[in-house]
Amino acid sequence: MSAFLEVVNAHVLYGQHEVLKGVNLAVEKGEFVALLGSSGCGKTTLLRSIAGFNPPASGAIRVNGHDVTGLPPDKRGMALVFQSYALWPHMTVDQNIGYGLKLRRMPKAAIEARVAEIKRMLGMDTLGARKPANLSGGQRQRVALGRALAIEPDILLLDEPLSNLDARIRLTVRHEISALQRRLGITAVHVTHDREEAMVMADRIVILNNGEIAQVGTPEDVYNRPASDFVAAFMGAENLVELPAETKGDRVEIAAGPFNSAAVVSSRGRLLSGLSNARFRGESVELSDAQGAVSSVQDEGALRLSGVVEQTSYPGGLWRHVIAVGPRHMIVDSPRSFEIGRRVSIRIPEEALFLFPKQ
Ligand SMILES: Nc1ncnc2c1ncn2[C@@H]1O[C@H](COP(=O)(O)OP(=O)(O)OP(=O)(O)O)[C@@H](O)[C@H]1O
Repeated sequence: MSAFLEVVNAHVLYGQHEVLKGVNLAVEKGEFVALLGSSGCGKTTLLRSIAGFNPPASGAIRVNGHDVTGLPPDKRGMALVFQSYALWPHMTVDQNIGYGLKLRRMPKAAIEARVAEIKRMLGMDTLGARKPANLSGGQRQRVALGRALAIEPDILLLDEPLSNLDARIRLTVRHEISALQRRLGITAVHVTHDREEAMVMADRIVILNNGEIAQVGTPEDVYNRPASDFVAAFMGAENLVELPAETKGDRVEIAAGPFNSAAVVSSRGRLLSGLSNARFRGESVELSDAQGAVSSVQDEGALRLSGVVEQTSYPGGLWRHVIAVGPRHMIVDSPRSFEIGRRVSIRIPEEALFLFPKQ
């Protein structure tokens, strides 16, 4: 069975500049997919190509097996919700939500019934007569969502719809959108540069890098099994050391160095030979007082680094430390604080250690 929404080898150009370089993506019916990537990587361009605003120079967009590449946006059964709510300022909430239905010439009574249902769903029953200027940001975004849902789209496209909301409201609206999308069984594609937002909302995450897909997977996959050094760094494993590493069968051997212990860790299919990038998240390691030279320790299934505490802070929950490991700096969290100047050992268990060949 083919997927409900398919992007097939899409190349998109702005003038001479190729922004999408052959993107392939398959989304199942009812699935929530997040497009995640740093600024300028092509997320919005991909969403707009799916919507029909940026037709690909080559490649195709298919919905339910039908090629929609040549169809105008309003003939694709899709609705788009933007970052800026783009509500009609002179219309009431009711009129904004019903706008797409009026364009489709739905009878007045049917529009009223649908608008009432959508308002109930969004918890906005009492706000129908208000104009957008008299609503909060979260309420405006709900109206924009209501207007999109009113036309009962097969596919809901969301372009950073939460980024203008303040942090607390964003969390609430995030869960409301997910719950609604699941309840209605709508297929959704959501552009965001917020990692946590993608993780909590999406069934699968598509990580884009410079117009190409770097990895597609469940939140747990991309977080715990990043396919490349780029994905590991993007998913928060920003602490980086370079080490010589050799794959031997199903193990990787790391030789002792001036700032690291010798280690043998599971290879997990990685083929390494020579200088490699070793990455880890500061919250998934253990910090302790250094005992003796790091090169003398060997710990089964873990790598140890030795360093000196340069800064401490308390962002809440755990203590955060900046630790100099040779010429590099690591950021490491710990339930207790280690004073500045103290020599410490960072223990990185193999499941928290991401090794990739140095490019
Ligand atoms: N209309 C346009 N004309 C020319 N270049 C464009 C146009 N729109 C976008 N670009 C360029 O295409 C690239 C991808 O842009 P796009 O908006 O898809 O990125 P994005 O990943 O959504 O970024 P952001 O998170 O900053 O919105 C960028 O380099 C951008 O400068």
